[in-house]
Amino acid sequence: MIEFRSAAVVVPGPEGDTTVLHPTTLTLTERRVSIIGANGSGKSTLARLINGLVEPSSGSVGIGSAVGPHAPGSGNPADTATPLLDTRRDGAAVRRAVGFVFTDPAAQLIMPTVAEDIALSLRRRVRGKAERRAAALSALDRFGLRALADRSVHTLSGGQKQLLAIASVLATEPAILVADEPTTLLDLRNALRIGEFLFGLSQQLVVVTHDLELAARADRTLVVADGRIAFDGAPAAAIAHYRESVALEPGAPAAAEAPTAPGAPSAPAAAPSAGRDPEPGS
Ligand SMILES: Nc1ncnc2c1ncn2[C@@H]1O[C@H](COP(=O)(O)OP(=O)(O)OP(=O)(O)O)[C@@H](O)[C@H]1O
Repeated sequence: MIEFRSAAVVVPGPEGDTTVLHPTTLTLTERRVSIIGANGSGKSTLARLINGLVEPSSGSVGIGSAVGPHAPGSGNPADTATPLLDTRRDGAAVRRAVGFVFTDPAAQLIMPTVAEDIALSLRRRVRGKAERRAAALSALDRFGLRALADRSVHTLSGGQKQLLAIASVLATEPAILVADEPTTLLDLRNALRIGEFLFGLSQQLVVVTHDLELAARADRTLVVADGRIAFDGAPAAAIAHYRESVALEPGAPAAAEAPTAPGAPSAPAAAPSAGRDPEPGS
């Protein structure tokens, strides 16, 4: 469960403050939520608020760290009493509860080999080196990546890198996974494969995407425009709203979605290893 309570993001600049996200109030309990909207509309900012990569300038963001039938928002009255984590106050716990997948997997693959990268994610849960390697290999098995265990991460294909990045994040067993344009840099086959994988997860998934077919698979879709939630509802209706808003723009040739160019500037720079800082000597 994710709760935005009048959360706003204002950034100071040389010419005064810019409101990147206007006060937003939302409760997200659906298992799969997609976020769509134009470049620069505020999607990444909204997504980054969920794991504390961006902190609200005012208001707050709360996270339920439990999953499944016992999660807050599950409808079970006994569970709604569980206090939510606050992204500002409970930063470390929020980063454990919310995994974040970036567009470019290279931004989060840190260690030289595939197995070492997964082992890095496991460092807090599995203390012994040998046990950690065994746990890493078993995690790789689950993702069909076992054969690549000792390969250099630099030799992996884009699809393999994204799968590994997701596997590394999921190895920590977060309650929520936020993925910011996870398929933008991938070819069709890999995009479909990663989409299939993400939407098959038991975790709550929040995915920011320009791929409207992927967005359509969610249970709920948010359309962001000019730093506000312009539409919130069923995916088909949300996509129709977004297409219409593009078609209504002066000079718009058609209501088609243009993919983001790989390497185009996107969200504000975040620590690439957010939440996965290697510990010296680990
Ligand atoms: N720290 C910041 N300082 C200044 N401007 C910022 C900052 N963070 C975001 N912005 C601006 O806020 C707007 C929204 O950015 P955001 O990355 O959330 O958009 P987005 O919808 O994810 O875009 P895209 O689809 O291109 O990735 C952009 O104009 C961006 O330049």
